[in-house]
Amino acid sequence: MADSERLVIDHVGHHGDGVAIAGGGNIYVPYTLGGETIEVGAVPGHHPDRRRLLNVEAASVERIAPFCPHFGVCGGCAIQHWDAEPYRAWKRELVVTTLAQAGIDCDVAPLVDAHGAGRRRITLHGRMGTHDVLKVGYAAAGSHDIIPIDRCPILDPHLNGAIEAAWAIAEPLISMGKPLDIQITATNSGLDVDVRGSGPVSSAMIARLSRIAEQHRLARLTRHGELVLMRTPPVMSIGAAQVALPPGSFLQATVAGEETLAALASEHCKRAKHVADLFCGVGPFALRLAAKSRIAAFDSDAGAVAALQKAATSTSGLKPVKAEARDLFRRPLMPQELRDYDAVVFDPPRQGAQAQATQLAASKIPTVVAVSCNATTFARDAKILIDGGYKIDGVTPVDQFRHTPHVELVARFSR
Ligand SMILES: C[S@@+](CC[C@H](N)C(=O)[O-])C[C@H]1O[C@@H](n2cnc3c(N)ncnc32)[C@H](O)[C@@H]1O
Repeated sequence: MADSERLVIDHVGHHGDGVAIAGGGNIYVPYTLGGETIEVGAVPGHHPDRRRLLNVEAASVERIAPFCPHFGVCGGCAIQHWDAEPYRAWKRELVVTTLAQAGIDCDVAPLVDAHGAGRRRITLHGRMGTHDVLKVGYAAAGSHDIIPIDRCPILDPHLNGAIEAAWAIAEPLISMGKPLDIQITATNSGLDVDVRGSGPVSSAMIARLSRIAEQHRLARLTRHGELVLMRTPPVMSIGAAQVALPPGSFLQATVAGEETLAALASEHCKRAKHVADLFCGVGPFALRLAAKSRIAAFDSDAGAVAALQKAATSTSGLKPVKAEARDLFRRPLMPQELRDYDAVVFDPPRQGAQAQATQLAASKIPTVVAVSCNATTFARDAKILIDGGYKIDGVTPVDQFRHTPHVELVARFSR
């Protein structure tokens, strides 16, 4: 290939890259838009179908200026250069085309924006760079390099101080020679930080980390879930309940995302007296649904299940909630167990819930609500339910990961 070449972008693909059709195949170019004429260069390494943008020669009318100084190098945001309306239409279309490809014909509602105040949780990576210079930031686009970050404009203001705290924590720990992953969550009580990596540490290091936690006024600092320092227990409000957050447990990326998904699940289950919440996490659906319905909640994360049970038990005015630790990949709820419920909500991780969907398909539950963060595995599981006799009533796409190709969705099935 010459040093540079000219391409015309046809459309934006499923991963947010512009797609040019050239030489009988697709060429993917990040940060470009349909209709644009661009100059591109080769991507280092063996990437015959990828190019790097050198220059936009004829820009789309939909192109806008990105707002983050790290955009284009940081791998966090794929799309900040596209006007809101075409971006939103594209994101909804991601769901429409994935369902169509799986042979599922159903209503897809307009995309619900759920960015709200921004992301309430981040994972920053700490690495020793060349010349022993510490880098704390996000992975670069398309590589494992770390782009050092001093600010990130898509964060919830409750994460203020998080990036500075991550740098301070990485500073002493990086000398142990291991890569670090620093997960920081904004809670009602302040920042909750869990550090992974580094290996065993001395008591002098623990004392140093404790001082850093004090200086940065962290609510809690843990290493691999083990307590380093707790200044105040990290608590999240969920509906009427207060949940004491276990270190590292799953949380939806934005407050607005959690509220939107939970509101859709509640609406779909509003007539149900007894609901099973599968893959319940710390209970963002269960604790809200329990305002009206009895709940049985299941998740493999024993810490999350215990936190949910404790929160439910200490909140007045809720219907009974029974939370249980259970691996639903290996031991899905079987049709005879499912007879107890008149609605099921299931919200699996990205790989979906094939084994559980198969058992749901063999059950007689009148209402099944699927919440998903992966349209492809959702479509596979939805097909299992439809082949088992369920009708899909509709799908609502939800955008809590604005500026990325990730989209959540909520679907209702009935029989
Ligand atoms: C997408 S999260 C949803 C959690 C919760 N519904 C929420 O909105 O916060 C997926 C959940 O599945 C749980 N999980 C992952 N693998 C599992 C398994 N094999 N069996 C049961 N739960 C599992 C995780 O612990 C996590 O809480």
